[in-house]
Amino acid sequence: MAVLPRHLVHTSTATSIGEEPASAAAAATAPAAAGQAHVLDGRGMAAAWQEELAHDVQDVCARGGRPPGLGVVLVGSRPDSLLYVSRKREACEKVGMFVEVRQLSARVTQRQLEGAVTALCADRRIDGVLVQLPLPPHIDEEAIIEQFDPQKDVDGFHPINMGRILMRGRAARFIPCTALGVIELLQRSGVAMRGKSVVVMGDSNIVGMPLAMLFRDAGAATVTVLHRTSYRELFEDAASTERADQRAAADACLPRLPGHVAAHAAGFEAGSSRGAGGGAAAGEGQDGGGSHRFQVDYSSALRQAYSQTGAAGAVPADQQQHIQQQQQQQAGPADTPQRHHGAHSSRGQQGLPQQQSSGSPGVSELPGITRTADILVVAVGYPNLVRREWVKPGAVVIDVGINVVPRHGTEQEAQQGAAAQQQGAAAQQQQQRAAAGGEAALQRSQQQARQRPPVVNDYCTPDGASRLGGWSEQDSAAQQPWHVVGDVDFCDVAPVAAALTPVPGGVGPMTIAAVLHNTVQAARYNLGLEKQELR
Ligand SMILES: Nc1nc2c(c(=O)[nH]1)N[C@@H](CN(C=O)c1ccc(C(=O)N[C@@H](CCC(=O)O)C(=O)O)cc1)CN2
Repeated sequence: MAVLPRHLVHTSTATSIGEEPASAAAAATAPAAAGQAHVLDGRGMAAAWQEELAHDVQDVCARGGRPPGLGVVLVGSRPDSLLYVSRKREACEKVGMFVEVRQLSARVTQRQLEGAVTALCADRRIDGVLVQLPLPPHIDEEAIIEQFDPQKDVDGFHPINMGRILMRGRAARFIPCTALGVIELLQRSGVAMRGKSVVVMGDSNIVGMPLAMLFRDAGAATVTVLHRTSYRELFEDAASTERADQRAAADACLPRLPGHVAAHAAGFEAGSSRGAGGGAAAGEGQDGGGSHRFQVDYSSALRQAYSQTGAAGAVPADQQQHIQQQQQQQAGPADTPQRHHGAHSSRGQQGLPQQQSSGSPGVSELPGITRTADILVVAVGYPNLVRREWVKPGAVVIDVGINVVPRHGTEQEAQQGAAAQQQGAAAQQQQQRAAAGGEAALQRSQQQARQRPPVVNDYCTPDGASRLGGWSEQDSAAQQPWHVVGDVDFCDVAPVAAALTPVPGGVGPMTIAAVLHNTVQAARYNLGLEKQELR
C-alpha cells in the first residue's frame, strides 16, 4: 500500500460530503443551506492549518534549537508572482518561521540563477527552497529544478521527488503544494475519495499529474486525466499572441494575463508607480550585484490592457457554440459518459464538428467526460469554463484556476450572459432527452438539483452573478474593473454540485499553507527530529 504522509491519513472531524445516502444526512448538517452546494472555504481551512503549523514551528524550535527556514527565489517582477511570494513570506513570518526572499533581475543568467539556488540550499538556516514559477523564457526551468537538493525541494518538483509520488508504495518526501492543498482541503472537508471516480482536467507537472497519483493513493477507483490536447482548441484563439511565458503561466494555472499586461510582466520591468491592484507588490530586489526597489502598478496595467485589447480572458462565443451544437445534435449520448477513445469516430458519424485529427476528444466532448466524476478537479487556466452541464449532480468540484477577467457590466459580459442563457435552455432540453432515453437515475438527481432553491448566499446574487472577490480584498472594495475568477462558473455550478471551492478563497490559500507544511517537514528531517521513511 502506498505510504501517505501523516497529514494525508488523518481522520477528518468534518461531515462527509459526496457520500452515499447514509451520510448524506450528515452532509446536510454542514454549513450550506439545504439544496445548496457546500462551499469549501479554503481560506478558513488554510487559517486553521496554519495555526496547527504554528504549534509545529514551536515544537521544532524547542527540540531543534531553531525555527524552520524557507528560501524563495523570485525572478523579475511579474505581479502575480510578487503577490504569491509576498503571501508566502507573510505566512512564514506569521507562524514564526525564518524566511529569506531573493529577488533577481528578469535578465538573470542561467548560471546566476543556479548559483542563487545552490547558495540557498547550502544555507544552514534554510530547510526548504523554492523558485517561484513561471521563469522568464530564456531560463531553462528543468535545469533549475534539477539543481535543487531534493532534500530541500519543498515544491516537490525535483524528478526524484516527483518519481516517488509516481511510484506506488514509495513514500513521497514532498508533495507539490497545490496538489497537497487540494487533498488537504478534501480531507478537512470530509470528502471521501475511496472508491470514487475522479476527473482531473489538466496534466501539468505541478498540479494535474501529482494530483492524479494522490487520488490513486487515497483509494479513488478511477482517475481520468484530461490532457491539454483535449482542450487545446480553447487556447487557439490566443495562439498568435501566445508567448512562452503565457504558456508557462497557463501550465502553472496562473492568471492568463491579457497580452499587454503579460508583455509588461514578461519584460519584468521594475516600475516606479504603485497601484492598488498589486497589493503587496513592493519591496527590495536584487539586480545582479545591485538592488532596486520593485513596485508594480498592476491595476493600471490591466486597465490599459483591457482598454486596448478588449475583454481578454472572456469565454469565446465559439466555445459555447460547440457545446450547444453538441447538445442540440446529440440526443442523449451527451448525457452518457463517453469514453475518450473512439468518441472521435462516433462524432464523425453523427456529423459533429471534428476539430481534432489526433483522436483526442475536443472541447465539445469534455462535458460527457467530466460528468462521470464524483470529484472533478479543474486546472486548465480558462475562466468560467465549467458550467453545470459539465458536472454530475452531487459531485464535488475543485477549482484550481485563477483568471483575471473584467468585472461584470461590460458589453462582453452581457453577451456572455445571453449566450449562457441559451446554453442553459439547451442543457434543459438535453436533460429531458436523457430522461426519455431511460437514464432514470440521472434524471432523478437532475430534477432534485433543479428543485433546489437558487443559490443566494455570500457568494452569488439572486440573478446568479458572482460576488466573489477581486485580486485581493482591497481590490473588490475598491471596485476594480477586473476581478479574479476560477475555471468553474461558481454560481452556475453551485445548485448542482454537492460541494465546490470558490476562487478566490479556495485552493489558493491552501497552496500557501502547504508550502509552510512542507518546510516544517523539511526542518524535522534536517534537524533529525523525524526519520524520513524512503523505501
Ligand atoms: N514554485 C512555485 N511556483 C508556482 C506555484 C507553486 O506551487 N510553486 N503555484 C502557483 C502560484 N502560487 C504559489 O506559488 C499560488 C497561486 C495562487 C494563490 C492564491 O492564494 N490565490 C488566490 C487568488 C489570488 C488573489 O488573492 O486574489 C486565491 O485563490 O484565493 C496562492 C499561491 C504558480 N507558481
